[in-house]
Amino acid sequence: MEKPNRVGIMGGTFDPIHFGHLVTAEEARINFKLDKVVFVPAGNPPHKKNYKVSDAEHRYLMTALAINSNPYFEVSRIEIERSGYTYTVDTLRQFVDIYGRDTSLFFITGADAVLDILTWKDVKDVLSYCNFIAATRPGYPVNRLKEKLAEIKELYGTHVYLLEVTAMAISSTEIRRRIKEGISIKYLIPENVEAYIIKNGLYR
Ligand SMILES: Nc1ncnc2c1ncn2[C@@H]1O[C@H](COP(=O)(O)OP(=O)(O)OP(=O)(O)O)[C@@H](O)[C@H]1O
Ligand SMILES: O=C(O)c1ccc[n+]([C@@H]2O[C@H](COP(=O)([O-])O)[C@@H](O)[C@H]2O)c1
Repeated sequence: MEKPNRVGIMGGTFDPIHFGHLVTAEEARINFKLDKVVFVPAGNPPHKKNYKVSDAEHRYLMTALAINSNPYFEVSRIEIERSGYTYTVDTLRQFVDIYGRDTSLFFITGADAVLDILTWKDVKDVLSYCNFIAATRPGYPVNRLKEKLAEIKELYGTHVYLLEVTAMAISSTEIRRRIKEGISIKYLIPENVEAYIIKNGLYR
């Protein structure tokens, strides 16, 4: 198969994956002319210490179910098969090995994650391996974000692209809370993911 020119990488805990993630990836794909978007469920995320993250296989399978109907989406086991804490820098290194330097990589994140990026492991390498797309919602206060992006540009010379995504005030935290409290999650996540959650008794 021909090597793709532009590959999006959507990293996340995906506990569970929801329409906010999917819409963001699709809009990034279209706006940045990406050949495909690879979803990378985090293995053992070092930064999510305030709650017990669900088993990686559940999160992987839910992601696989969610992307099934989109021919431009893939899911990768790259992080869930790595032992120890999973850092983005190691993931990007593996992607550069797989695709080579001729393929442009675009890491897609929410704007909130970008605000923390300077605290990521080996941030200098992270920013040298790929471009960044930071998704905001309409009405998002971009002033602080723009200051941070200017700081990143000055320190590392990396430009972070902004992408305003159709309003999607959905979060995995909210989905987990609703399930725990017996409130409907219909139309917030794909139906097949909802069925998987019910079948496996997750988040109760
Ligand atoms: N509704 C949304 N719209 C756009 N991007 C989102 C949305 N929710 C999360 N993201 C982004 O998707 C990526 C993966 O997010 P993650 O799996 O942590 O989901 P989350 O909903 O933020 O989870 P949690 O509520 O558990 O923190 C992050 O870069 C995050 O900023
Ligand atoms: O590598 C790091 O130090 C690092 C620190 C925080 C977050 N990340 C990555 O950022 C992505 C979004 O994180 P999250 O917490 O919103 O799921 C996900 O792919 C994480 O692995 C990476």
